[in-house]
Amino acid sequence: MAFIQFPKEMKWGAATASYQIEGAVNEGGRGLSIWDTFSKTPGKVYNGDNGDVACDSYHRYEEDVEIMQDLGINMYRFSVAWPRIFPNGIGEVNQEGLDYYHRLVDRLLEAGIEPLCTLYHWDLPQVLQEQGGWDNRETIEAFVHYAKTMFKEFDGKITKWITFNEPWCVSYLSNFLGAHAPGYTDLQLATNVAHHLHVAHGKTVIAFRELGTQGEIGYAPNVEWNEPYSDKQEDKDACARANAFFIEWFFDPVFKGSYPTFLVDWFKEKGVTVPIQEGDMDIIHQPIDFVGINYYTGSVGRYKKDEGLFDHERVDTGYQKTDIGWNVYPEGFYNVLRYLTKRYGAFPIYITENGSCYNDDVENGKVNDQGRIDYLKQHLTSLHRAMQSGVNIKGYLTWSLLDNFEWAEGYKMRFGIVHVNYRTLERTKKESYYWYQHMLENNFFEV
Ligand SMILES: CCOCCOc1ccc(-c2cn(C[C@@H]3NC[C@@H](O)[C@H]3O)nn2)cc1
Repeated sequence: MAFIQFPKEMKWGAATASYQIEGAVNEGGRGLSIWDTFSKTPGKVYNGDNGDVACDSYHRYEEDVEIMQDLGINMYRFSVAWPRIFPNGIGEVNQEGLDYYHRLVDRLLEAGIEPLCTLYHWDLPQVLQEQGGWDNRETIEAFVHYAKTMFKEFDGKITKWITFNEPWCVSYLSNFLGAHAPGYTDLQLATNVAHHLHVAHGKTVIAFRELGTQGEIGYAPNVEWNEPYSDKQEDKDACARANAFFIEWFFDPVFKGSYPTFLVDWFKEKGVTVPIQEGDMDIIHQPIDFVGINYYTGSVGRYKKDEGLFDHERVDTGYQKTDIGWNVYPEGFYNVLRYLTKRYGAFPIYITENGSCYNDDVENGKVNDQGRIDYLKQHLTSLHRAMQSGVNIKGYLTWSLLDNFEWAEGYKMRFGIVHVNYRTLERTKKESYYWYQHMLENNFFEV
C-alpha cells in the first residue's frame, strides 16, 4: 500500500471565475462584458447558454463559502468582474461592485480561507471592446487603473493577486482560433493582444510595488505538454514549437525580457510581428512573486507539413479521455513542471487550475464521479513526483469548486467537485468532494 504525503505548509484550494459562477449580470450596477455579448451571439455557445444566472453565486456566496469551509480548503481563487467595478471600463467606480467583493472576502477571511484574487478572467467591459479591446493600447491604461483601484480598496484584506488568467486563451483562443470572446480569427490581432496583455501585466506589477500594496502578485498562464512521437528531429522540433506557443511565448517575456527568437522568426514567416514599443520589454520583465500554472492535458505530437500553425499534429495514442475529449495525461503535468523549472529556475508555483470534465449526474442524492477522483489521484501523484524533483510548488487549487459555465461549451461540460442543478441551483457534493476533503484532512492519500 503506497501513500503520497505532501508538506504540511502546502496550500490547498479550489478555483472559480466571475462570469462562470456569479450570474446577476444586471444587478449591483454591473456593466456588460464581452462574454455577455459573445454568449448571446447565435452559434457561439452550446445551446445558446449564457452567464445570466450561472450558479447565482452573486447571491449564494455565503452557502458557497460554507461548502468551502466544510471541504477544509485554506485558499480560494476567484476573479473580480471588471464591469462590476467600472461598468464602462473606466470612469466612475461602482461602489456596489466593490461592496459585493468585500462581502465575499470578509466571509472567506471569517472562515479562515485565504482569498487568491484574479483581476482578469476574461470578462472585459464591452465598452472597451467597442474601442478596440486589447488591440488598443489604451485598454492597458484602463486595466492598470482598475487594478490600482482594487489594490487600494482591498490592501491588507487580499494579499495574493493574479493579473491575468490564461493570456493564451485571451489572445490566441479568442482572437485567432475564434472559439472564445470576442471571437476573431486574425493571427496578427491575437499577437497584438498577447503583447498588450504582457505590457498590462508588467505595468500592473509596477503599480502594485509603487503603491506598497501588501502581499504577492503573479499571473496564471495555461500550459499543455506535447511529447514527441519519435526521436526524429522533425518531431522534436514540431513539439518544441507547439509547447513554446503556450510556454516560452508567455514565460520568456516575463522571465527573460524577450520573446523566443525561433517563434518570432516562425511568425515573421507568416507575416506576423510583435508590436513592441520602446520600453515595453523592460516593463514586462518585472520580478513577480509566484506563477499560477493551469494544466489540464497534453498529447503526443509529430511533424506534419503545413498542419496547423506549427507543422505539428497530435497523435491519437488511445489515452483515456475525459468527457470534454481531452487526454488524461498526468505524465504531461510532471514533464511541463520539470521543463518550466529547468528553463526558468525553481520559482514559486501555485497550481491555480487542474481538474477534469466528467458529466456525472445526481442519482439518489449522490454523484459518483469516480473518473474525477482517478484524475485527481493521478495528477497529484505527478505533482508530488515533480516536487520531489525540485519543482517549487506552494499550493494546489482544483478547477473547479462548482460546476459552472464552461465558456463555449456552456453548461454541458461539468468540472466541479460540487454538482449544480442549473434549474434549482441546488448544490450537491460529489464523491470527488469527499475524496478531496479526506485527503486535505491528512495531507496525504493512498495511491
Ligand atoms: C476553434 C478551436 O477551438 C479549440 C478549443 O480550444 C480550447 C483550448 C483550451 C480551452 C480551455 C478551457 N479551459 C478550462 C478553463 N480554464 C480557465 C477556466 O475558466 C476554465 O473554465 N482551459 N483551457 C478551451 C478550448
